[in-house]
Amino acid sequence: MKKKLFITRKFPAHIVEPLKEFYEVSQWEEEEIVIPRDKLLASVADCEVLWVTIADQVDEELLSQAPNLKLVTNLAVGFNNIDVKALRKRGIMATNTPGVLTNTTADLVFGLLLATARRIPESERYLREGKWKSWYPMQLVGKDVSGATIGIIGMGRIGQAVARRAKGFDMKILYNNRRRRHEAEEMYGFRYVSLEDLLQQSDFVVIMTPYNSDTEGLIGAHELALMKEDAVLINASRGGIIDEAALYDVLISGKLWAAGLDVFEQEPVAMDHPLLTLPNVVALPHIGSASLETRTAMLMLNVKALAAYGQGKAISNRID
Ligand SMILES: NC(=O)C1=CN([C@@H]2O[C@H](COP(=O)(O)OP(=O)(O)OC[C@H]3O[C@@H](n4cnc5c(N)ncnc54)[C@H](OP(=O)(O)O)[C@@H]3O)[C@@H](O)[C@H]2O)C=CC1
Ligand SMILES: O=CC(=O)O
Repeated sequence: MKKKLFITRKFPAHIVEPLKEFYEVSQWEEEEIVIPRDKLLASVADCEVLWVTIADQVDEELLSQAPNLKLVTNLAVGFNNIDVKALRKRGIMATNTPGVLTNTTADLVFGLLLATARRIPESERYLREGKWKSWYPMQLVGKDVSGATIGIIGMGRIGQAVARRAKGFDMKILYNNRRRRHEAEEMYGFRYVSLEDLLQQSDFVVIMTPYNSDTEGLIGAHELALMKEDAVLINASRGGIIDEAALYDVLISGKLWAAGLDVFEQEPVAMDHPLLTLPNVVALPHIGSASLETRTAMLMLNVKALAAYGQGKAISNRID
């Protein structure tokens, strides 16, 4: 008898089809709409393998409804949507998608940094709204990226890929990380500093840590107050790492120059969220890894794990 696999979103048919060799596959038939929680809980009742996106919370409640569950595959590198301790307690394995999205996400982070610094979305709106009447010296002036100091919090795969891009812009690179990256320091000249020093010295602060109990609210009112008034904050990790109310306060009062956000505490972000009222916020709908090549590679990495499990082989990319 084939193992039962449930997929929480409609994924491309050509990706899912080969898995039918090993699995009896069922899936939520919507591409854009998240499966309602009650339907998800009902769907996991008899499945052995569950393929989820970051929109799905795999927690105690879900696990208690899924007595046969053995493997959870996450279509993301970040796995804050999964209660790893609860899985471990039940001997359930989990996998994610590290590495294959590193460059694509770093490209987006750097693009967001440039867009925020040079006010690109605001300038585009200005033109389309018919406000462009002439050229004048202080029109839509932004901040220079070249030669500025960037501080990266979370110097992992993506953080380092962002730093390599920053080197191409002759930026001075500071970083803070849970452990020091001596090799990268020697190879690229990155400088390790305390979080306080990083916040005080950087023109651009980029957050690239995972989201967990250590990083929740890592950047609050106290940390924002340490930043330069003309600095830019970029977050493409997870929304809950920044205190959004405190961020709004410093942006509206001119104590921080601008922010570029690919992620929000609640996603999708509410259209009446205060941060969206500010012209000095560039907001994106969590598109860090969204290139055709990379999304396909992420899906295929999950497929690899699913196929391995289906054949009783060892699974790579296990989340510990
Ligand atoms: N916007 C988007 O679409 C995307 C967002 N992401 C987000 O980016 C995150 C990072 O991905 P990736 O680079 O692959 O992950 P990595 O695990 O390679 O890097 C994370 C880094 O953060 C460091 N870190 C952890 N906790 C802290 C802390 N409290 N203070 C400082 N540094 C810390 C880790 O240090 P150490 O090595 O010592 O543990 C590690 O170097 C993901 O978890 C996800 O949330 C990822 C992809 C796309
Ligand atoms: O946010 C995306 C991820 O891969 O993590």
